[in-house]
Amino acid sequence: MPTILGQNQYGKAENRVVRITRDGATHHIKDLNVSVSLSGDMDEVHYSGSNAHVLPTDTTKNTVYAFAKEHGIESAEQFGIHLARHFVTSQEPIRTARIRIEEYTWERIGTAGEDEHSFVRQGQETRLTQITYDGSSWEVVSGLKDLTVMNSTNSEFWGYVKDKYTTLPEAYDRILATEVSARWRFNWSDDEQETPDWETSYAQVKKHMLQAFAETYSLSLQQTLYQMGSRIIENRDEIDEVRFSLPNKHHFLVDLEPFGLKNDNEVYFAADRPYGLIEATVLRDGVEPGIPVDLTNL
Ligand SMILES: O=c1[nH]c(=O)c2[nH]c(=O)[nH]c2[nH]1
Repeated sequence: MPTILGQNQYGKAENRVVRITRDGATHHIKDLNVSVSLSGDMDEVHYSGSNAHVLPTDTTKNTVYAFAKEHGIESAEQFGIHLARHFVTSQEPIRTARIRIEEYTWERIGTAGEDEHSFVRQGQETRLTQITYDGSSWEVVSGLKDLTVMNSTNSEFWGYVKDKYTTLPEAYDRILATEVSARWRFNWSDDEQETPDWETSYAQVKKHMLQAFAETYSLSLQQTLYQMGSRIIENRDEIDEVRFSLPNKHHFLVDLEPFGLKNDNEVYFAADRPYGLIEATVLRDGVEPGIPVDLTNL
């Protein structure tokens, strides 16, 4: 045969599941988008079309909904762990399961006494997690995307390399804005270790990340990124690695001289493209990196 099969995986992508938990009149919502990807002894279905090892993707979809009922959704991470363990331990040909979950957050509207079942979708960020299990070890990488932040001062950018193409004026008081995409890898990797409290961990990581963004007097977005990552690693023992992809959302001062007006760092043009794209990993010292360089691959 002149060809052989390379890496392959399959499953049902983007299963949208909403789970309501009723605590008397007070309701709780988990709203997830769950993608299942399975791999293992799947040569034959590709070579001959024999489906003898193939658990249908339709079944993987049904399992997501059945598990939402049977086990509930305590956290996206816990739910993903349940699913991954199930696929790998119940089907001999399936050796590895990768569960990716996006989570959408609903906040209580908060009208006193009347609001136990009324929610508004939180517009800030989308929570993410990816669980990978090969029957013996776990990898949990969680994160977020679309978290837009801005500092209206305490940002400078100067002292950079200048060649014959450089026109950028040095900035001693500029706007620093970005849309954070981040992934962090937990050091929980086997069933002997106690699992982190996933919900507390997320809230704390987000808090440290935002505080570091706000508190860093920035000489570059690169420096701010490093501060955001190291703040997380220093404060959260359960996390060994953080990777960021930070678009520099440029704000350019508008020239108001033609109108006889002085622009005293007040009026900006918010450009949407092109944008600087600053990406880096921050690691606990001595730890090997595991998060892919290109976050669109995760
Ligand atoms: O924070 C910044 N980092 C850069 O590398 C860069 N390059 C640039 O043109 N502006 C900025 N800002």
